[in-house]
Amino acid sequence: MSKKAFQDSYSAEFSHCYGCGRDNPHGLQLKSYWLNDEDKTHTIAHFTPKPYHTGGVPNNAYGGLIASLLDCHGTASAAAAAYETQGRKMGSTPVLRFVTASLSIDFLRPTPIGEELTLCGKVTQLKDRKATITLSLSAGNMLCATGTMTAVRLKSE
Ligand SMILES: CCCCCCCCCCCCCC(=O)SCCNC(=O)CCNC(=O)[C@H](O)C(C)(C)COP(=O)(O)OP(=O)(O)OC[C@H]1O[C@@H](n2cnc3c(N)ncnc32)[C@H](O)[C@@H]1OP(=O)(O)O
Repeated sequence: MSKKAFQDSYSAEFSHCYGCGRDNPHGLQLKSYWLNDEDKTHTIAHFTPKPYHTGGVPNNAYGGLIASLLDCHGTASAAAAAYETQGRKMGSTPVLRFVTASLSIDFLRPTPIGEELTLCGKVTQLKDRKATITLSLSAGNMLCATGTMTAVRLKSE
């Protein structure tokens, strides 16, 4: 995908996140995007788990990996929605950066390793510093996990 990912507009100080930091060579380097440039309400990301992401059962991904992916996709979606609401280019200052305050996940079925996973997000509420995001993770047409996140925008100081 040649579009710029949300995480690629994070400033250098925020570019080392284990889940999505572009400058963390040991991390997952997740990249999140708008699903559709005409309708900026839904977000999407892809990730293919490697064999070492196993939770112990061969060919099934570790739950912590799933949580990490949803975590980073959710906070990135919140930041993108906040910039969009303000009509500003993502990454412009003052920065609008969100952290996870709470994340609830339902693991619906085992998540396969070696297949491309699709993460979807939707910011259902954005009020003051608080965002609510619904999340899902699928392998093909198989829904493997859903989540709900509360993300809070860091204070400017
Ligand atoms: C580690 C930081 C790195 C930063 C890099 C960012 C880029 C990285 C990108 C990748 C990142 C990857 C992701 C990661 O891994 S981020 C890392 C994991 N997350 C954290 O480390 C966050 C730790 N927690 C905090 O810093 C504070 O508690 C925060 C900032 C979250 C709130 O403390 P603060 O004092 O600032 O806020 P407030 O008390 O004025 O509340 C404000 C509003 O929020 C509501 N609320 C608060 N908590 C909860 C809750 N648990 N459930 C539901 N709602 C909650 C509260 O009711 C209020 O709403 P309202 O009453 O106004 O309606």
